[in-house]
Amino acid sequence: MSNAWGYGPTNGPDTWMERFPNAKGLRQSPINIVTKEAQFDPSLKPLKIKYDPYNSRDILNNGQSFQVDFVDDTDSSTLTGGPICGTYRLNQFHFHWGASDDRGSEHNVDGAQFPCELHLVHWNTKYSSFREAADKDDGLAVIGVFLKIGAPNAQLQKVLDALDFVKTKGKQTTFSNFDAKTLLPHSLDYWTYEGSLTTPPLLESVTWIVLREVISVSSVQMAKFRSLFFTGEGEPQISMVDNYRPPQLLQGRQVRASFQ
Ligand SMILES: NS(=O)(=O)c1ccc2oc(=S)[nH]c2c1
Ligand SMILES: [Zn+2]
Repeated sequence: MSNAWGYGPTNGPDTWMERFPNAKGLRQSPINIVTKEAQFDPSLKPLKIKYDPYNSRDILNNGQSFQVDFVDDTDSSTLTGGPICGTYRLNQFHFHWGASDDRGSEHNVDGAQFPCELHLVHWNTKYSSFREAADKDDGLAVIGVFLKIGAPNAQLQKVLDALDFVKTKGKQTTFSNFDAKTLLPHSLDYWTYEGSLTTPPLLESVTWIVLREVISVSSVQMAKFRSLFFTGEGEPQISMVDNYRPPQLLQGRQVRASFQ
């Protein structure tokens, strides 16, 4: 049985460098965003996000998180503007969360963690696919959205209701006609920096776009995330919690802000 990477005591983030040398790279993610050191860049454009619900396809428990996959063979769900050049297509979104409401996000803001973080993953259409883009310096753009404990989130609930069908690793089910835009906050103000995938292979190919405004999630909804399992059907159950990588060294990188 291979000791596949994970988030447990023997295969968690501190062990990843053994098999994935990128872990020691100079543009690793996530990071702690020190807001006073994020410089306003007036040349940054507004984000232009166009998502077509028709592109949502299925929801999958991949053994580290769950993701909603999108059909990305046309430019109908795209990210343009912001810090990126060209057109990036939405490939999937997924989340990272904690075992309790005091932790779970990957990025921190002024040292503070949130209970959950949403990642909307896009790939640069100058390449032919996500797979080809994934190891290019300008290959990917990920929008990060923090979830903060508050009122129940009705749009998020549509995703959470599907989790009953993907409890264990490898389970997937159809998830159609979902508008990912309904998960975004009103303001698209953002911080941006050059980073990496936050899971192995930790490829340094991501332009990170972390939104300043949070979306709400209730404690009851957070418990629903924690009802999933890292393990497959018929295996001893390990709850899918604390599937986040802690902040990495900034290594001299500049974090820019789209707002003053
Ligand atoms: N957590 S994340 O940096 O958004 C992210 C996004 C896409 C990924 O594809 C592989 S493989 N690992 C990934 C991690
Ligand atoms: Zn992620």
